[in-house]
Amino acid sequence: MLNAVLAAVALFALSRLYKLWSGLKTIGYIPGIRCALGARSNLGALFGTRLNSALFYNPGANFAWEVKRTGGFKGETDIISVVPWLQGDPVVYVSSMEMMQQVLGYADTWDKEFGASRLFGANVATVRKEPWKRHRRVVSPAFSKKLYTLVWKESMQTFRDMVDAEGWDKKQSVTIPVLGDLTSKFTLNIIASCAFDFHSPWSDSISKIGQGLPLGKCLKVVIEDAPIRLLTPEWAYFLPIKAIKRVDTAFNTIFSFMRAQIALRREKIASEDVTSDNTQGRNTIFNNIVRANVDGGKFAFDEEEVISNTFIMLFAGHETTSRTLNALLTLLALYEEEQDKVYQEIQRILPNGRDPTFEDLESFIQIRKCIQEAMRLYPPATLLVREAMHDTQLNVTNKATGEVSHSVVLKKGARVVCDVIGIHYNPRHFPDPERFKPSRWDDESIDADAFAGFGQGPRACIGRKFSLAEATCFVAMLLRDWRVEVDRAEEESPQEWQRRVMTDTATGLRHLGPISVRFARRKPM
Ligand code: HEM
Repeated sequence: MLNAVLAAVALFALSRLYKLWSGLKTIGYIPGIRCALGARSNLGALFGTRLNSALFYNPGANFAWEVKRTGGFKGETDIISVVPWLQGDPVVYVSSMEMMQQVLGYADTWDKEFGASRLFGANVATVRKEPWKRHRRVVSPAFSKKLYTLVWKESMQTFRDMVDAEGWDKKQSVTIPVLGDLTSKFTLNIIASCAFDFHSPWSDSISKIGQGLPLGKCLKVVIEDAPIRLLTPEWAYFLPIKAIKRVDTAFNTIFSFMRAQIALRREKIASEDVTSDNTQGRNTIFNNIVRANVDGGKFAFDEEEVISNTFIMLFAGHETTSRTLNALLTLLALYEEEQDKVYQEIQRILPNGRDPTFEDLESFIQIRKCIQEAMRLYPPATLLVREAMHDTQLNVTNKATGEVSHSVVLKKGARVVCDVIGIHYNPRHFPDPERFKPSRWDDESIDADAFAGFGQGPRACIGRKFSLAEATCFVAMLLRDWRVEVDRAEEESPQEWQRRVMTDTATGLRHLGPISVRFARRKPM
């Protein structure tokens, strides 16, 4: 018996040693962290740094944010590896523009690696190669000037509706207990109306749909609690465990909402009733997705692809913009002189307080710089992951000079994470990186191409202009009439407040936790 136990222990130890050795070989023996659970493994993400002890370091999914510069651990290069011996894949983190461009630029060598595709299925953001071209071909015609004009119009209407429904027009000052709740309700309303032709008033918003858990909350749960879903076996859903029940409810609510909308859209397509005033005619995002299933042909979507693409547009189209607005408005509240510059621009572009129009979008240069700087400091998408399609050479850059210091050979299947936080806080690209400094974008000597907020290369964000139009309109409308403020004791500097409050988790999508702000009317009523 004892011998059997010893043999089992020895076998286990050998198998773990083998896992570690083959992991190191896959990532070309790049130095870094050796740990039990990979940073991106489900268990590693679930336990996070709570597992850490003197003997044991579990990097957890948030570690790229916690250390700010993964490349800055030790050594002279902007690269480290995380190789687990118990669970998870070996992963390489790069935090220089030069290495990111090698990885994101070449779809033949590096293709998308998207753990979440196991949860959400095949969609334009998750598939590779030829299927990706098919998905992109279906959805991209909707991303046109017509759509962005509609985004602006809907943003204006929703903003006015929000002011009315919240009774702000009768108030001198408004306290927003959780800014993220307000912005995600706003951005969900916009994606629903512009992409899906689903209009809902502010007082009875789409975010409230659903029994038990409202849709807005469900969309957060499915992302933040994804590891729970991935780790839970079918039978466990019958157990009275709150976290599991919540994830299950969230998935069921979203999927039944989407199925109902898809069925309705099919009926509309069958009767060709898709040209109401509020749509862009046949060419809406949702219409294109469902039509690809109804019409069939070379670019056909199967049932699952329809659902999966509907989900990705609903999710990617709102949570990211909401997180950008949260960071931006909070930073403007903290750095009052930057908010003043934005207000001066608004006064200049909107004389006599007129409403902004879509034609004004390109003129709001100060707002654009502030959005970009907020996204640099708090990028909503923090990890851009790619997988080597064959054995591949990566040129490693020197941390101080950016020159190639040496090359490593990564094996087919190796995963590289472009660590957006590491790149955005790399002082070689952005001097004084911790500082909120929108004017840095005027400086031609900075590496503007190191900005990866919307990704780069062939898989860059398709919704960039959508979200810029929406965020610019929101900020122009809000700051024209209101001043944003946060409670900060005098003895605490804006930087200290920022470090204390504007920090939370970054498990792939960054979020800032609950931040309370106040809107103070600029001119007395
Ligand atoms: C501030 C807002 C947004 C941010 C920060 C953002 C960020 C990103 C990033 C970083 C990527 C590239 C991911 C990668 O390379 O692995 C991406 C891709 C994508 N985004 Fe966005 N996004 C935003 C808004 C939107 C909106 C409004 C939509 C849709 C209406 C959208 C839809 C997509 C889609 C479909 C992809 C996949 C593109 C492809 O693989 O071909 N995004 N986004």
